[in-house]
Amino acid sequence: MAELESKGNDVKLKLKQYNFQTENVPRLSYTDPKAEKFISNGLPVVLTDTKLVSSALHWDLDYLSENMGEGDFSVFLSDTNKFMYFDDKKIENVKDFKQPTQMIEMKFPEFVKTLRSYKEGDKRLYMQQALNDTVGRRIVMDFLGFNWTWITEQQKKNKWGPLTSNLLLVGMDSNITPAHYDEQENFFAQIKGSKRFLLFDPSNFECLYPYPVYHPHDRQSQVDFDNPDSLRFPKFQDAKAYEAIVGPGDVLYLPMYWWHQVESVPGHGTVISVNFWYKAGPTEKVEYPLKAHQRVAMTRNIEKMIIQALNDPNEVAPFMQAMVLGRYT
Ligand SMILES: CC[C@@H](CC(=O)C(=O)O)C(=O)O
Ligand SMILES: [Zn+2]
Repeated sequence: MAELESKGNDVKLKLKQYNFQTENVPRLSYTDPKAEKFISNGLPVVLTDTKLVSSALHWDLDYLSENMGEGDFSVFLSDTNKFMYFDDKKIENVKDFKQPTQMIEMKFPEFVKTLRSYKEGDKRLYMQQALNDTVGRRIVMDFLGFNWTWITEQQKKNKWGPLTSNLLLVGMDSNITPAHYDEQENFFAQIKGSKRFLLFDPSNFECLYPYPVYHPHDRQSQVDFDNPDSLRFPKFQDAKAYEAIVGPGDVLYLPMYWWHQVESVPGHGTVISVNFWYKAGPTEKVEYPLKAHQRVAMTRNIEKMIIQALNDPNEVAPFMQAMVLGRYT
């Protein structure tokens, strides 16, 4: 991380510039009481010294090749540097849906060989695979060496639900995961290379125009950050961004429902991360006014109800327009 900071502004030059203002996400020691406050208030913070994944900081392509075992790993291929998530179970809802990426299963050594033989014009690669019990013994040892004491304490203190998965991410520098939100709490641990996060609090829902819930790109923003359509998405210019650059050893607390675009910082070669996704805890007492993320959850439930009741995704828009236009506008 220091390397990035000591370069001052020229890091910004390497990073894409967008037409919205950004404010930095605080970087704090996990021992700082303010850090715990950010987490308990559901606000993003970069923790610099948790040692959460110190036992994995030696991971590189050769080590993983030798130790990830015989399992198949999900590798996404893209004609561009963007890797937008899609839910293949929802493809049938959208006529002529164009898949932005293809997913193939690869053994780890094959993935490394393909990565190393990449040349301009080839499809770019991004491995995104939940760690499972097919990995080799040394990876298991590294995994057991994560700072489970600290993270489990955070899970309990914040009354989160269970850990659902640890996604291993191994990608090429300059890969971008476009803006989306997830419905889980996330401690995102950076292992090799650096990633820039553009974060937006859940109240930016109306500035980021997520796809309909029935769409394969549910939870993803419709706005192309590189070429925003101001006619279709006029409020995008009002989006309020926070920025965090995480390097090896840094852990970003990424609160549930917070929008994030993730850019692997160019010039650092392969970028390796592991995230820790936790289910949300039970909502104790509903307090008014509702929080932004509760409104998003409510919007999703209403959309799901309408989709189910109409039983035809094509009827949803006219139904909702008839309900609102001229009556609530
Ligand atoms: C899923 C890929 C993404 C991370 C992310 O979106 C998350 O952990 O929620 C990234 O690092 O490119
Ligand atoms: Zn995400």
